[in-house]
Amino acid sequence: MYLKGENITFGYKKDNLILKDVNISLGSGEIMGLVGDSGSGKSTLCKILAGYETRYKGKVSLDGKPLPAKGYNPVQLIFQHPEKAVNPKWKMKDILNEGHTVSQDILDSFGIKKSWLNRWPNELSGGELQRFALARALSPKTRFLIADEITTMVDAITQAQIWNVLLGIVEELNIGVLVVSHDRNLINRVCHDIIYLKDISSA
Ligand SMILES: Nc1ncnc2c1ncn2[C@@H]1O[C@H](COP(=O)(O)OP(=O)(O)OP(=O)(O)O)[C@@H](O)[C@H]1O
Repeated sequence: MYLKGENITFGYKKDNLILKDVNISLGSGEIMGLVGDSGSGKSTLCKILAGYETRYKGKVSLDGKPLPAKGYNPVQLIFQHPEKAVNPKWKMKDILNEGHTVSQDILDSFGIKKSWLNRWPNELSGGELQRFALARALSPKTRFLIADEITTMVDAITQAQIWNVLLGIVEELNIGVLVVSHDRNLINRVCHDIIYLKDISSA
């Protein structure tokens, strides 16, 4: 299965393009790094590929078909700030199991403690909350994961732990991953391939 972006062209304002004719193809089980200067449009491309931003020109497809308009999104996007992706009025157990019941194995792998399930999102650290976001996104229905600076808020040891767990699960489920990070060590360590996004705003 392939997630493709073809000739993606986009600007938040008409006369100021951020992305121009960007092509990207990500296969199942592939781990691809997306790097580029700050402001070059990496997060914007992530949002387009996951269907969050739809005002672009070009084509996004999953095995040749558009992303499903309703129901579960097989292209899951995880951001740098997990607190923005959760409902602050829901307890963690409800947030976690909203789409499907997350397996105990996945909870254990990410080191999610039972006592955390009864907490509110603001009672967890950024790193703890991010484990929930990942556990929730790794549903059996997920085909691609877009990881936009997902471990920027944690220390190096925690970063390594989270990535080890994540890579194990995506390999098992044959999920393709797009990894956005300014940390070149991380990119070099985990990615099979790297694509570079050129900043066109100064061109
Ligand atoms: N919602 C928005 N409205 C208007 N402009 C935006 C919006 N989001 C981002 N931008 C602008 O679009 C450009 C690309 O932003 P984007 O966040 O995609 O870059 P990035 O490569 O992910 O940057 P960084 O590495 O700093 O996170 C930037 O100039 C940014 O200011």
